[in-house]
Amino acid sequence: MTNIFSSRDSREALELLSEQFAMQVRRKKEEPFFLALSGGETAQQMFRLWTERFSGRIDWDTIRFYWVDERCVPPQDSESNYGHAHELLFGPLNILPAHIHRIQGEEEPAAEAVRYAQEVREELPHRHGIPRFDAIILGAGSDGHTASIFPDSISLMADQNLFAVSAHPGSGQKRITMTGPLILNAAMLLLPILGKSKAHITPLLLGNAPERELLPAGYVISHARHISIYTDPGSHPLQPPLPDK
Ligand SMILES: O=C1O[C@H](COP(=O)(O)O)[C@@H](O)[C@H](O)[C@H]1O
Repeated sequence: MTNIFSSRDSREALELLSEQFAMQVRRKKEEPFFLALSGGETAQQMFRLWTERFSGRIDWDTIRFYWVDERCVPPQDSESNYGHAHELLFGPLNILPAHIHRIQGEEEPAAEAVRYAQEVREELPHRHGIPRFDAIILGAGSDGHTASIFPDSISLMADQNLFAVSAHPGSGQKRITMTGPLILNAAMLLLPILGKSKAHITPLLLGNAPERELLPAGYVISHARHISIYTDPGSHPLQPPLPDK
């Protein structure tokens, strides 16, 4: 099932996503709660919102933090997905270092993809023989990528290794990314698609044309058992205007 939530702006969209995520954390009876985070601008906006508005509304101690993808750079690099989360979320919320399971972007990429896959395999419960995250918060790039699976590496959607190495098609920067089977096995998939830079891709991602399967974010939407998608007027301008509050 695909749920599409259209909000008045990106903040409202991320608030709704965060409320639904918080409810899922509360609902889980047995601890811990396994969460995988994305990087990029949307994730950074969400981290700011979480520290401003959700510090007391989520039991952060129950959450174990993992990543959907990482750029192959050291953690202090301004491109590091972990680095952004550390600065904007873990520091302000005093998250215990033992609860943070980062991808080590400074290590040799192929070896690190294997090591991280092993860590995830050992730490998480399994369903259908694959580790199962309680929630994965994805992102979508303006080229239709999700995690660090780009249109030219769409075969990673069917890769049986839990994590693999990819490269950004423009810069060639190496990435370590979660692959399709692990993404699609999550109990909850949340996908914010926000901002004008996504306006051209959103109709394709949300439509039923077979070409959407060629875009990694479209592939996930097509194959997910259940996914919640959050848009704003920038990314989804075809929506009728919402009434005033
Ligand atoms: O490179 C990345 O981009 C996507 C989308 O990021 P955004 O800046 O458009 O929000 C993100 O989901 C991914 O984790 C990140 O590494």
